[in-house]
Amino acid sequence: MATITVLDHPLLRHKLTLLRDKETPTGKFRQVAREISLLMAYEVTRDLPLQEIDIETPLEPMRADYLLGKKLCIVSILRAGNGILEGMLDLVPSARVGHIGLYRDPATLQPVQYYLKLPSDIADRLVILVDPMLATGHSAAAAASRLRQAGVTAMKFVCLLAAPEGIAAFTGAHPDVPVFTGAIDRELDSHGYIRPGLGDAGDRFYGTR
Ligand SMILES: O=P(O)(O)OC[C@H]1O[C@H](OP(=O)(O)OP(=O)(O)O)[C@H](O)[C@@H]1O
Ligand SMILES: O=c1cc[nH]c(=O)[nH]1
Ligand SMILES: [Mg+2]
Repeated sequence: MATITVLDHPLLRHKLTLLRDKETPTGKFRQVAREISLLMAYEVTRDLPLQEIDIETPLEPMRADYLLGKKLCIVSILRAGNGILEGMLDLVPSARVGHIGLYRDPATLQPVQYYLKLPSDIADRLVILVDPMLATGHSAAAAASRLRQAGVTAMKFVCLLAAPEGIAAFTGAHPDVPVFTGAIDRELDSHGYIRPGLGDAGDRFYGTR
């Protein structure tokens, strides 16, 4: 059963508005996306298991919480996923990182893979797959399938914006992967762009248009 979580914290909603605004320049866009990603990392790691360990404070011994659960791996769908990755690493700097290079063929809207580099022990890790946009859902679904082939069993998907069509396609293909998004927008247009959306995420991150 698929779970979709819309992260509707006021700070996040405010910052998403800045990303959507076409007047927001590249540098500001990158900075705000990094801040949002940190907030999203906070939410998506909320259920990480804790164990108690023995430590000594300067004043006395104590049993204290410590993350001893499954280790993390953040996987970025290139290019635009890297804009999310950076903020997440601010919060969990010891996480391993994988990259899947995908671009969406503008004619068919199907993803084309051009790069793959994953940690060798990724099957033993909890994977947080990141891409700002879940539009048709084909890119994220292909990336999740590739991770499954690599042996990943525990995975979450994080995006900034999702279209209803993308949620349906992704959760249809991967019903066991929880989706975390900043917002669910109205629809896809005839070119597969999310409306109202924020435009082409890669171009906005890197100023390539
Ligand atoms: O859900 P989908 O319809 O597959 O679309 C979403 C994909 O489109 C964008 O990537 P793009 O192909 O523009 O590549 P880029 O990140 O290199 O710009 C975005 O970052 C997603 O990966
Ligand atoms: O709206 C969209 C759809 C796909 N990819 C983007 O970058 N933006
Ligand atoms: Mg793009």
